[in-house]
Amino acid sequence: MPFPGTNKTLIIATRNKGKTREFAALFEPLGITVHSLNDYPQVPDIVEDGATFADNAFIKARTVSELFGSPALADDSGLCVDKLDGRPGVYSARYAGEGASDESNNAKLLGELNALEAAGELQAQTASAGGREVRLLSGARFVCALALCVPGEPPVIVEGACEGFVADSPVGSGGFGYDPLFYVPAYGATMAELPMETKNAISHRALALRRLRERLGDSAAR
Ligand SMILES: O=c1nc[nH]c2c1ncn2[C@H]1C[C@H](O)[C@@H](COP(=O)(O)OP(=O)(O)OP(=O)(O)O)O1
Ligand SMILES: [Mg+2]
Repeated sequence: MPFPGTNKTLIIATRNKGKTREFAALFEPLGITVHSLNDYPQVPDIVEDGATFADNAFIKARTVSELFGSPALADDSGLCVDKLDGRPGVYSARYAGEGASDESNNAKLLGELNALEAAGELQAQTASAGGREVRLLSGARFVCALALCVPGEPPVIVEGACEGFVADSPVGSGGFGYDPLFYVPAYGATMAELPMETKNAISHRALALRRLRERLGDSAAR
């Protein structure tokens, strides 16, 4: 089955501009133009009260698919930090409070990890990023659940993850969210230093999309 929306448009149930840019690039080779909820200001905010990334992705995709009577894709994603027992996880967007900025979420993350280090509960490793030394405070992974809802069909929900470390200070200006703090060992760089095409080859979001295309039986995904 070709991806629903092939040769036309697909609604992504997100207001996140960083995600929208990445999906635009990921879907472009498939001949699909993406529209985000920023193109539809009349759509109300969707309450993301699920317990898991998959639950929240499904809530967003189902709501928008029902509103439009059309296929809708949603992404629920976040950062799971080992030394914080997987937090902030599904609370990543509102870690520093409802409506928090990326900067305040990053500052809160560093505050928590610095406190653990001061208490002797973690040992940092050193690495180099952006031409300087950074200290890696904890292992972490980005996780992305994607839910695709097509009217009259069962939903398809998949997940992807990308492993890395949390650096002790932000490096790089690309990407969004926690990218400046997320060190990717294979590249010796933070996610925010990588060009979007590299991020889109290795990210949690890219891996989840590959799995979604496999589940749809899209041979181009393999
Ligand atoms: O590739 C990523 N690089 C850096 N940070 C990331 C990434 N992927 C997710 N994140 C962070 C951003 C936000 O703090 C949370 C997502 O929260 P999440 O609710 O899924 O998205 P959101 O509220 O920004 O937009 P929306 O719900 O409209 O899709 O995880
Ligand atoms: Mg959200």
